Order: sequence, then structure tokens, then C-alpha cells
Amino acid sequence: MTVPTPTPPKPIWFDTTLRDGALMPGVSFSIHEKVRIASLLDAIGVDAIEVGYPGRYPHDREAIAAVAGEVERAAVCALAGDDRAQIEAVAEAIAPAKRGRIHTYTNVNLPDRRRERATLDAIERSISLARHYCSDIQWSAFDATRADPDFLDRAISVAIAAGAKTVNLPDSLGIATPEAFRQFLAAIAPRHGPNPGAIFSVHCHDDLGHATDNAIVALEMGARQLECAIEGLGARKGNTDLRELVYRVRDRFPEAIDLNLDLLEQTCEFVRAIVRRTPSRPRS
Ligand SMILES: CC(C)C(=O)C(=O)O
Repeated sequence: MTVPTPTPPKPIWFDTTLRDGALMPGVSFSIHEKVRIASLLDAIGVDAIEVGYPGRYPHDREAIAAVAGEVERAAVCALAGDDRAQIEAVAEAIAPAKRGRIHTYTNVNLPDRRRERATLDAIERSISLARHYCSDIQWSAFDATRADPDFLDRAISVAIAAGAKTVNLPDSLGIATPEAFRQFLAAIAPRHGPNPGAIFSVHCHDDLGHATDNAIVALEMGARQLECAIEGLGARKGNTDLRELVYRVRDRFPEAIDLNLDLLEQTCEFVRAIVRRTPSRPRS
């Protein structure tokens, strides 16, 4: 006899087509296309839309502000490293949003234990600064799957205490197999208890072809937020494919999906047409 798997709570859908997706060589969106794609994602029912990385790519600022002025319902988000200038660049760009989110990240795979104290301080400082501008803060533990587990655990606790509402655990290089990812998540969850004070999220790269399977594993393991991109766009071999993941989740847990699937199909077709047209040139 098989025991039915309990339905997990409805996932929080975080789309990074317009940020990580735009890092895929050969992919580039005009501001007009970014606004159109973000508006479609909003109408589909996606919860958060990440639009750019203005501290690294200053020309993203205009697109983030344009999207922030149009999106009605979803949180509009942009990425920052953990330094003041990058966090302030995001705060300024998302200012027109009805709901804005600052997403800041810190590398937690340290080459040397002597860097631990300074890294924890940087996490605390960056999240506290970001909270000064916005109540919705997401923190990502960059390269989490290769970090020392005890240090990762301390970093997560510092991030939550500083006010991160979402803690994202990326497989930044896309090297975790589903079994390794399950073990990785199984080691973290019990340390933070049933009410960790933040939503756990995953962001899975597809270098070994496991991005979608790993997102499903994360959902089973209690992660609420799933990061994806249309057509699986993203750095190197891309990220979890939004459409594929939505259908995989729907097959298992039909009641967990309340997205507009017809509009999702149209949006994927719109993005496919842009990607086919874009001349191949790496992002500078
Ligand atoms: C900043 C984080 C989420 C990222 O893009 C990665 O780890 O790949």
C-alpha cells in the first residue's frame, strides 16, 4: 500500500527570467520586452519577478524602474551584492513598485575559516541596510551546496535575525544531484525548527540537468519559494524551467497550482520568439 504524499502548501513562484535568464549567452531583452514579460508574469499569478542586477549592470536601472511602475500585484525584485552601493542601487530602482523586494546575496563557500566572522558581519550589515529601504528582503547564500554546513547554518541564523523574510539556498553551479540536494536540505531544516522565521527558497542551476528535479525535491522537503525562468533561461545551462516545473507540480499536486496556464503558454511563446531572434553575444 502506498501512503499518499500530503499536498505541500501552494508554492511561492519567483521568476528570474529578466535577471539570471538574461545572463544566458545570446539572450537580451529590450526595456519594452521586459515590461511586457513582467506584466504577463504578473497576470499569470507569479508572486515575485526579478528584473535585474543594477549594481553590476547599471543599464538595468531603467528597466527595473519601468517594470516597477507597471506591475500591479507581484513583488518586483532586483539583485544586489552585500555592499552599500549595490543595495542602494536596487532600493532606488524598485522605488516605484507597489510591492518591492531587495534581494541581496553573500558567498558562503569560503576558502578559509578566517573569513567567517567578516562574512557574518557583512550579512548582518547588508540586510539591516536593505531593511532601512524595504520590508521585503530576500537573502541568498551563494554557493550554499558547497558551503561548510555549520557555517551555512550560522549564516542563515544571522540573516533571519537581521530581518531576511526569505532565505534562498541556491545550487549556484548546478552540481547537486537530486539525492545530494535532498540530503543537503534535510541537514538544514531541522536546525531551524518548524517556524524558522523566514521562508526557505531554492534556486537550481541546470549544469547537470537536475534543476527541475531538484526544485521538486525542495518542495517535498518544505521549501516554499521556487525560483525559475521561462524556457529555463539562465547563466551557463540555465535555471529551473518555469513551465516544466509548474506542470510537474500540477501532476503531483493539482490543488497547489492556481496560475493562469493559458497565459503561461502564450508568455513562453513570446519569450521563445525573442530568444530565437537575439543575435549571439555574451553580456558585457
Ligand atoms: C544570487 C543567486 C541566487 C544566484 O544567482 C546563484 O546562486 O546562482
